[in-house]
Amino acid sequence: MLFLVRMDVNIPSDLPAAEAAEIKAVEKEYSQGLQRDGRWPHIWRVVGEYSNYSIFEVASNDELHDVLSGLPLFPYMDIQVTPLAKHPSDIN
Ligand SMILES: O=C(O)CC1=CCC(=O)O1
Repeated sequence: MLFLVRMDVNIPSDLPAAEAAEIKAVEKEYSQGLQRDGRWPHIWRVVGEYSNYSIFEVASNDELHDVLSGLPLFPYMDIQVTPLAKHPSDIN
């Protein structure tokens, strides 16, 4: 199952910089593990925003929920999920 996911990151300004940097480092590792295993095939920065658009390929809604709620930045994110279906005009 394919999903388009938008993540908007809002790190509180009173979070100590070292703690924020550590969370971002762990987030990067977590994300790259999922990219390597094929479940997170695309991640794109939204120009001018601390946001990304990502494509996830997972087996179920529950798996996507587990993946997203496991993000180290999850407590500081607003997340929008759009399930994707094949377009009838797609030639692939
Ligand atoms: O920087 C972001 O958009 C948040 C994020 C998701 C995965 C990652 O490495 O950073």
